[in-house]
Amino acid sequence: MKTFKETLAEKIEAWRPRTERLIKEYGDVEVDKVTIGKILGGMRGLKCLATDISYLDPNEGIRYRGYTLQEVFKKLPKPPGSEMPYVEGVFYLLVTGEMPNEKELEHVLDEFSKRRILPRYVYEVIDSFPCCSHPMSIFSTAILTMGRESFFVKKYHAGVSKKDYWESTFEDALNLLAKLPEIGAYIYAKLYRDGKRIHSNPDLDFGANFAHMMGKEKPYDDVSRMHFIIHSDHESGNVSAHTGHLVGSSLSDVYLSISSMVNGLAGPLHGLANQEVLRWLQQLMDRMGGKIPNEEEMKQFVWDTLNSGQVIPGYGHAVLRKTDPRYALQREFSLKHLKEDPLFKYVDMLYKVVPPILKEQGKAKNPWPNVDAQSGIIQWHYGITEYDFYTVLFGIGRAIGITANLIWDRALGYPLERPKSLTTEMLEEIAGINKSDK
Ligand SMILES: CC(=O)SCCNC(=O)CCNC(=O)[C@H](O)C(C)(C)COP(=O)(O)OP(=O)(O)OC[C@H]1O[C@@H](n2cnc3c(N)ncnc32)[C@H](O)[C@@H]1OP(=O)(O)O
Ligand SMILES: O=C([O-])CC(=O)C(=O)O
Repeated sequence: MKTFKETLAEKIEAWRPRTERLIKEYGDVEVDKVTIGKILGGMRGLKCLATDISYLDPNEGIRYRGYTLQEVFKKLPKPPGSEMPYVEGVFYLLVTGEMPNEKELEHVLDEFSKRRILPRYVYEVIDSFPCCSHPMSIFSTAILTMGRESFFVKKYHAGVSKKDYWESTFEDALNLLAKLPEIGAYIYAKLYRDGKRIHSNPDLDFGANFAHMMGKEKPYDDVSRMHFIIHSDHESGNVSAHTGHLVGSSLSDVYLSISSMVNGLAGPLHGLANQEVLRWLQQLMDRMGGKIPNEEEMKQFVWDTLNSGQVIPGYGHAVLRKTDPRYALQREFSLKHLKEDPLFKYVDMLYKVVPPILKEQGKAKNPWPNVDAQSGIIQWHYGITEYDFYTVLFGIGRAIGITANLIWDRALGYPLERPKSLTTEMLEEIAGINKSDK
């Protein structure tokens, strides 16, 4: 049987000529138009990145290596008696483009398990954070601190050929990913459980080990697997993926790149929206004194939020134009496992009332819920009520897709990313605005 790395090496060799040919023979073919609207509008929709790890269709949602999420959950191997697949399996899929068979999976499980031990100084760095630090700041720093472990940096200093950069990036990726559950669980223990840490269990898979270290019973192992898998990738243009790619493009190592992407994920318009959903719902619960609001009360709450100039967290999207399939998947899970949870009833009612209100308001291009509208209440249901922590969970998942991208960035020799900027005056000139019009 070929190892994970040998399988990848073959794929890379076969893929490289495709990219090289596109650059050499078709480098001048136009793909998109850069307009002033796109430049000043956050480059929304501008087709200017390439990745084969995943693709986001505005109506259908994300596909990992061509598979819809439904297919990913159906086809990836699952631990015996579990509803959700192995997280390690999705990494194999994202990196190689293939579903692992039993032997390949066993090998990947072993690769993760043997790399999971966290250097002592990471605990010390986490311990040294001042109180009230946001878990995402701690998470980002813990990852950054481990830069000294980078195998890529050692190889780079040794003068390894560009063509081989992907190999040490692959090692760094596995080394980091295998440690993220422990970093996350230790941050949780430090902030919310008086530092009472539960040691990792090498016999458990990624999701089950995380649940174990969080002190949670079944089905939290499946909740973790589902969470990490659905958050792992969302093509290249979202803030976290793009940040990871950009930072990596200067040949910064995996630790620097992933720490940076975590900082982008920590903004309320991106990953932090899952925490904002809970914070926002808490305000409603306080207002209602614990009683479930009726539809009219919920509508009023949504309008009050909009009228005060805020966004409805968990709704809208820069690309999607339908309900996010990640939302749908979690809704399906919630209907099965936590239908009677009062918070689920809030979220369920929001699904009915928010889209028509956003349509009536007429601003948001997408009135439908995204992944963040549903993920936090599942965590809440299983006793993780410290919602500041939720984006760390997102970050653990997202690192899986971004490291897969970083490996392929190195394999295909993607260059330093460096677009060109213009001044407002130059844009006015291009637009044909005369000085006297200004
Ligand atoms: C994992 C993720 O990152 S998923 C996204 C998580 N973020 C959220 O859920 C936060 C709430 N949603 C939003 O703020 C936005 O929908 C974003 C940031 C996700 C996408 O932003 P854009 O692509 O600019 O959205 P869009 O083109 O529809 O925005 C047009 C207008 O509608 C507004 N709008 C978009 N979504 C919402 C919303 N949920 N509530 C209220 N207004 C909204 C925008 O703020 C913008 O207003 P403006 O013209 O006054 O600036
Ligand atoms: O695609 C986006 O812009 C945001 C998003 O849903 C993600 O990154 O998961």
